[in-house]
Amino acid sequence: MCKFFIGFSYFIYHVSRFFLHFFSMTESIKESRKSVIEDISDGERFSISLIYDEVKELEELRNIFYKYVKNCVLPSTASSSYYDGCDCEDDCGSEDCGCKSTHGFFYVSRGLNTIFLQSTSILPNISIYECNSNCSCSPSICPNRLTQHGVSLPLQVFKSDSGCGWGVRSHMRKIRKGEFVCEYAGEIIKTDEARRRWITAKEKNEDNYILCLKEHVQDRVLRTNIDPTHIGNVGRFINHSCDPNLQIFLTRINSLIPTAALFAKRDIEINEELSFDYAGGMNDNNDNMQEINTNVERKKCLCGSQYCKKYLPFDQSL
Ligand SMILES: C[S@@+](CC[C@H](N)C(=O)[O-])C[C@H]1O[C@@H](n2cnc3c(N)ncnc32)[C@H](O)[C@@H]1O
Repeated sequence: MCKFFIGFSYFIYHVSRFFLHFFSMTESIKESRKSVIEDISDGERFSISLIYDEVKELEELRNIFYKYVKNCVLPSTASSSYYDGCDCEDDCGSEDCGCKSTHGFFYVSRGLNTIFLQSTSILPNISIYECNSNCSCSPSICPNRLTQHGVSLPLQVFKSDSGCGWGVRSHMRKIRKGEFVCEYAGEIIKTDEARRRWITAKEKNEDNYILCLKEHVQDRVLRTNIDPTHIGNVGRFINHSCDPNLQIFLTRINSLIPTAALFAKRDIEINEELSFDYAGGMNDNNDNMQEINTNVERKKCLCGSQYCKKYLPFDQSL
């Protein structure tokens, strides 16, 4: 990693793995042009580095983002083992696996089966179910457990050239189509609380991080609000694009409450900025995950894609 950055004439600093600790160390590295925090995550399998120009940028971030969590923070009432488990002794290799035969076969070669990436409006129809804590298979080798292990490759948080603030990229290796990248993890909150937080952020002219997921189940809409503003994972730094390279899928492991998992929609180059469609690939006119509210002053989209819809998606029920 050192060699890589020195090649680009950056000054590198190796600092603590601990996210909270790194902020207190930044005073000593003021002179550098570009500096790197090697790992801001709290124990992800792969380190999440952060590269920055000025200490001021870190201080601004510290004022908002308090705590890194690997997975969503669920309400205390959420059950920890809602689903029945399979009784596979061959680590879910066979078609008879209770989980896969009940819920579907989603993964191949430690990635998402790419047939699921062909649809652009996939969110309302598909939920991925992984093996859970009631299963008898081995968590470390079961191929039906992917997103539950957390970030699957070393990612880097950096200041994006697009003018969107922080962004995320894979700085060590390419990402292959179908590969799981990370969850969009944060606090799971009720809609009233999401509305209250959104209004407060708007009054203070702060960014909105709340992702509202809506699943249509017969005539009902199941809604999940994820807020990573203060407590979240690397997903909170990923920007929106109208022509994204990641796609969001709902996954369920132990709980009825889904998580939002981001998979590569196509092969992604080293250092290419990661992005997903905050509207989940749905048209703005549909009753979808993030909708238009013409009464709200909406934020201009800076994704720069030829398919840009000019404004960031917004959920009008907030
Ligand atoms: C989930 S955060 C992404 C990380 C954020 N850039 C940061 O600095 O922390 C979402 C916020 O980033 C900004 N953003 C993301 N994508 C954008 C885009 N395509 N155009 C303009 N702003 C964008 C908006 O301010 C949005 O509320």
